[in-house]
Amino acid sequence: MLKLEHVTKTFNRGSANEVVLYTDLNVEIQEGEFVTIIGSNGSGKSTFFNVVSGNILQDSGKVFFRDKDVSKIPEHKRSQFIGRVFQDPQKGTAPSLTITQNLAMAYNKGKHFGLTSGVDKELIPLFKEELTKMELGLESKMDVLVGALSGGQRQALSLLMATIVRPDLLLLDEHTAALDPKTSDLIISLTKRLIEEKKMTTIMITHNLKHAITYGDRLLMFHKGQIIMDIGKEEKKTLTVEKLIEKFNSLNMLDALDDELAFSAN
Ligand SMILES: Nc1ncnc2c1ncn2[C@@H]1O[C@H](COP(=O)(O)OP(=O)(O)OP(=O)(O)O)[C@@H](O)[C@H]1O
Repeated sequence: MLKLEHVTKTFNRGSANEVVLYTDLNVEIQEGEFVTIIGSNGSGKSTFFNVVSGNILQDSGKVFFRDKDVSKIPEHKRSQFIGRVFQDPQKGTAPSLTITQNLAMAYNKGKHFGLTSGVDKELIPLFKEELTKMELGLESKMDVLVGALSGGQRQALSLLMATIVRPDLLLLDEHTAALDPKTSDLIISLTKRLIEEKKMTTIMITHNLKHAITYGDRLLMFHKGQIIMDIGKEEKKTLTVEKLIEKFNSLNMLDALDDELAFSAN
């Protein structure tokens, strides 16, 4: 459903800050897959999402979505079929609007009245039902300003906003990294439930090796702008943190695991 073909990207070309990131990135994600991505800092994970979502344009190469070349389609148009949740809980939600208003905005995404805070009353039961399913008690806070919520509650809301209209592709960019371990586990199980319920093709970047191994049915590892490991469904079923580290070791790639990733395995 998603294919990147011969993608190249260099930042700040010709300057002292030049970063040659991708020289030939190729990847294909199948309909219905739940792919987890790990990789050291600066290995090109978020840029991958930026290229897929149209937030930045590749220098050359192509992006296909369901066999359609979307390489030149702008981000706001791609957001009609791609949902994205960021690491920062502040990023996905509007703090000065209520939960209901935030959900209405997400529900109306792309429609010309999408940026107003007026709420169609008929939508309220749907929002209430979706919030209740999250089991965080947010259904009793629908008129509370989002700025008053905790980071975990905001991230749960971001997740719901990204999926309230089922996206064809869901991109999760370290969406649990800014949360404490308990809240992070809660958001990740919520994520799993939503993905299964809505049967969404999903790609999740994580610095948490355990999450990367436990969730999803395929694991990609980025290193220096390349995908150096692609572990499929069958192998992933029996994968453990120890086996993964052993694999790195045998490939002489332990340096691809930065401190933060290695730490998350403990
Ligand atoms: N807009 C940009 N302008 C200049 N350089 C950029 C830009 N976006 C990314 N880069 C550079 O490209 C490299 C890859 O960045 P990217 O954010 O994709 O890495 P990452 O794997 O997501 O890292 P992290 O785990 O730290 O988030 C880094 O060296 C980064 O500084």
